Amino acid sequence: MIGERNPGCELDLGWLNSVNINLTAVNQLANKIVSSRELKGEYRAAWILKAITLIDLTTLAGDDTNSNVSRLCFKAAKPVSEDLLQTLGFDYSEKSPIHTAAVCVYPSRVEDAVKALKNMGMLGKVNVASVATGFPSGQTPLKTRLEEIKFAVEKGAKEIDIVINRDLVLTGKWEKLYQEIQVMKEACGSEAHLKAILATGELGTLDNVYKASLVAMMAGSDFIKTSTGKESVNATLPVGLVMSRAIKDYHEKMGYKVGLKPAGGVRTSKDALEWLVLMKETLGNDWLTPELFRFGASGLLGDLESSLYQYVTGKYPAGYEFTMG
Ligand SMILES: O=C[C@H](O)COP(=O)(O)O
Repeated sequence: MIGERNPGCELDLGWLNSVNINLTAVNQLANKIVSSRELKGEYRAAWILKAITLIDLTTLAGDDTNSNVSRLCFKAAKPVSEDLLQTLGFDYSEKSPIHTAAVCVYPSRVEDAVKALKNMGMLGKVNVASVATGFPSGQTPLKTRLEEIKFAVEKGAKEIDIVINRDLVLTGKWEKLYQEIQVMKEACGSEAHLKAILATGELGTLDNVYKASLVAMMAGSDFIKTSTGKESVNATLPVGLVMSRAIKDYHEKMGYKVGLKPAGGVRTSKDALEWLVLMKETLGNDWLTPELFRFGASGLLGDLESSLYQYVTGKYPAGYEFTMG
């Protein structure tokens, strides 16, 4: 773990009110940053392997069952086919770094994921993350949202992805938002890390994205996360740039490093590499580790594996080859 966990700080409304973000400038800068590096050959393959180790491999579907969650865990433990991995100079020995950072499931499926990873001897190497607090809308009473967190922690989740109450952002009720996230952090207990999903596609402006990022960090979030994957607009690079800037400002002022998790719609190797370039250029190499960066993704791994296959064989894989099933 890099440094101390973020304990949060007092709500600083003066800091929030000093914010004024220029949308055009953010869009231009995000484009400029991601086009500043072209990753090719061996270097690209290494970044793709890195991207795999940063995934919270996710299933958040109404028809999730023990069996698809167990398959997800197996894929998290061994994300690349063994022969492909060996050609790249790695294997699945005990100390192998090649596995995803976590699996991410609904609270009711935490027990299944814990059991499956335990059976493979991978629990702890691959964490179990659970969404909570009325995911994806957050529109349930606070009492129920807190109970959900406690339930997921009791079942063995070590990471809790809460959703914020968007109403509190859209109506400028920053104190209430701060208080809600603080009590959610308390409900996580001392071990489970809290990731605050801002649902940026529903926050209206980039000023609100920056302010909500700051409030979430002031309330003690370990990570801030873009989206649930269920909004009509999910993880975008301009939003990622604004959130990275908030993380940088918070680190400079308070001395604590908070992680970033883009989630929702991150599907291709190109998407993943653009995010990694953005992180390297804005926050630096410390944020290219699972302690401070995650991809929340249900459909990214197949494309990363397919890119590795192309790198090794020079051929495109058949469509059915790298699917989750
Ligand atoms: O938290 C993760 C997201 O729900 C995943 O979204 P996705 O299905 O678009 O990859």
